[in-house]
This record gives sequence, structure tokens and C-alpha cells, in this order.
Amino acid sequence: MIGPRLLHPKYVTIGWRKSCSQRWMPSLKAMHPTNKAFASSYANNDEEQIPKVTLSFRHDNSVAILTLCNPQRRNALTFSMMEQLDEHVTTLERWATLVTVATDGMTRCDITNGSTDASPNLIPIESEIDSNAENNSRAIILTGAHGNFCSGLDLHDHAHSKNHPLQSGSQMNLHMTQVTNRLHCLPVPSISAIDGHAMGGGAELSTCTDFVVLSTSARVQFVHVRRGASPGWGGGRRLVKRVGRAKALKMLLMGECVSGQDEGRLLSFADGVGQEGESALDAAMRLIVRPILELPCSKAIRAVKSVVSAADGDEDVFDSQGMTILYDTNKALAAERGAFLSVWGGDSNLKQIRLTKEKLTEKKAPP
Ligand SMILES: CCCC(=O)SCCNC(=O)CCNC(=O)[C@H](O)C(C)(C)COP(=O)(O)OP(=O)(O)OC[C@H]1O[C@@H](n2cnc3c(N)ncnc32)[C@H](O)[C@@H]1OP(=O)(O)O
Repeated sequence: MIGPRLLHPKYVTIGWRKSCSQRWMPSLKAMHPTNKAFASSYANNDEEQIPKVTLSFRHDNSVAILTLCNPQRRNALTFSMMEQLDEHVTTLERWATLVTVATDGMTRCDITNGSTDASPNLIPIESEIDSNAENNSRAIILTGAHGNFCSGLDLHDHAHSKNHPLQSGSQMNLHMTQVTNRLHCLPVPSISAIDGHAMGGGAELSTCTDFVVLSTSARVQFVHVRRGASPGWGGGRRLVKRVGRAKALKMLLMGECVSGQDEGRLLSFADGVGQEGESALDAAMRLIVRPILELPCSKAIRAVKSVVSAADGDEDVFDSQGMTILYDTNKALAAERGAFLSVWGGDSNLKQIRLTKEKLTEKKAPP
């Protein structure tokens, strides 16, 4: 039985649902210098170095992989990457819910690596989910490129993008809370595959999936309080749900780090750790995705996810259209936003962010 959320018109009507940035801020892209201009500030205009979030599909389009990629900065998230993440989540909502048919005899679902556009070959059935048609979406992996997950907000981009709407703590909080919760609510199981650092906002991102798999190099740390802040990307509520009250407080207040080397602490935060030398992506594939791929019916996988999501209260996060976060009735979400706005941009936060940037720059300076 498919849960009511999956049958909601949002998932079965034709056409793209507007991404949240488009909904809230129609002129968002127009107001920001183009990605090209931003890219030109990167070493040798090297395409590889341009910050981006890619989306690719494997196993006959049944597994989606979101990859955060800002290699020069340990995959810190720029504002542009936040927008791309939003667009990819919109693609995934469509991929994971709409029944699709092939129009050209090629693959059923032709969403290409890194593309944020709808494929012309992806035709949604307009009215109801056709129970005979197949949608083989099964799992989503969120990971980082080049041996790190994500070092949080890109502090350099933040300092140099004064005109970007997401520079406002309030807009960034709305955007990232919405995007990460939409990712969390997607109707197939999701996994964060973490190599290296997941810090600050990066640690928050790791909570927006159903499972967390670490490689032995992983270090997950909520450094917000040391930056004079509290979680601002929707990760506070999800962390408490994941590890419980006391452990969440320890991680948030004392910066207690979950490390791939320290299995003892993994117990409630992570669901698996890779073998020595194994990447988090490979470990996630082996430990979680493979068993899911072996199951006989993808529809049953999504049915189970909908049961668990509903039992866990995901339905309470969005309005009945699945479009807007319910800050007015969801007290935990409202409190998290209120707490973040009470500290973000305040004196202590500004000072700590400045000191962090200075430290990062000093590290680079020759002795
Ligand atoms: C609501 C969201 C709130 C937030 O997310 S606030 C941001 C929280 N994140 C942080 O404070 C992380 C700061 N970074 C670090 O502590 C360290 O870089 C980190 C992640 C432990 C990695 O250490 P190492 O492996 O030794 O690498 P490193 O320090 O030499 O850094 C390598 C290059 O990456 C850069 N980087 C790292 N984190 C960054 C960030 N968040 N924003 C912008 N740039 C960042 C760093 O400046 C350095 O660049 P470069 O090679 O000197 O040009």
C-alpha cells in the first residue's frame, strides 16, 4: 500500500514543481553573479575545481548518487551549491515518485550525470500512479568527492557574496531546512556515505538521510557552538531523533566527534563503518544498497519507507501540499529556526567565523 504522501498530487501531476529557491525568491539567480564569474575565481578555471553538486544514477537508474564537490575547500557548500542541491532534490522527487515511460526505446529514465534538467524522455503519467507501470527507484546516496563529505558553509563564499539572497541567515535557514527535509522525506531509503570531514553544516547534512555509513577516515563534528551558532540547516531536530537527547547535547555542546576509527561512538549515530581502505561509497553500497537491490519489489521498498516516515513524523514537517515547511505548527522546527536566528550574525558568531577564516588562512601561510 502506497502512503498518502506518495499519492499526493505533487507527485503525480505533470510538470516540474518549482524548486524552493524559485518559489521564495524568483530573482535569486538574476541577483547573483553567474556561476561563470564565480568559477573564474578558481585556479586556472579548472572545471574540476568548480564547486558543484552532481547527480548521477546507477544500477539501471534504481540508485541515485548526490555528490558534493568543492575539492579546494573540503566540499564546503557555496550558495550556488545550495541552489543546485535544491534542483537535484526536485529531480529526485520526480524520479522517486512518478511513474515513467520511455518514448524513444532507450532507457526508461534518462537523467544524466550532473544534469539538473528534466530529461525529455521522462514522461510522467498525469493522473494516478499506474499500479502496473514500473518505477524502479530504490535508494539515494549522499556523499562528497575527493575523500571528504562536507566542511559546512563555505566561509569564503559567504564573505564574498554579500548580494546573494542566501547570505541572509534567515533565507539560508529557510532554504537549507526545506531542502534537507525534502531530501529526508524522499520516498526511497537514503544513505549518507561519509569520508573525511563532515563539519558544521556538513554534519547537519549527514542527518538528512535514513542511514549513515562511515569510512574509517570519517569525522563528524557539530562545531556550530564553537562558531557562536546553533544548527541552521535543519540538522538539530534530526540529530535528536537520530541519537537521542543526551548524545545530541554532547555532540552539539561539547563537539563530541563521531569518528570512523572509534566504533564505540558510532553506535547510535552511524549504521555502518567501512573496512580499512574502503571508501564510504563502496561501504554504503555493500552494507545497505546491495541488500536493497536484491529485494524483489521496488514498490514494496517505497511502501515500507512511507510507513516508517509517517511513524517518525515526517508528515508533520510539510503542509498538506508537501510544499511549505510548517514552522507555525511544528514546534521543534520553529524552535530550531528561532534559535539559529537568535545567534547567527550576532557579535559572537561574526567574531568566531572571522577567527576561523583567519586560522584557515594562517594554515596556508608559509612559516
Ligand atoms: C549553519 C552552517 C554553519 C557552518 O557550517 S559554519 C562552518 C563550519 N565549518 C568549519 O568551521 C570548518 C572549517 N574548516 C576546518 O576546520 C578544516 O578545514 C577541516 C574541515 C577540519 C579540514 O582540515 P584540513 O584537512 O587540515 O584542511 P585545511 O584546513 O587545510 O583546509 C583545506 C582548504 O579548505 C578550505 N576550507 C576548509 N573548510 C572550509 C570552509 N568551511 N569554508 C571555506 N573554506 C574551507 C581551507 O581554507 C583550505 O583552503 P586553502 O587550501 O588554504 O586555500
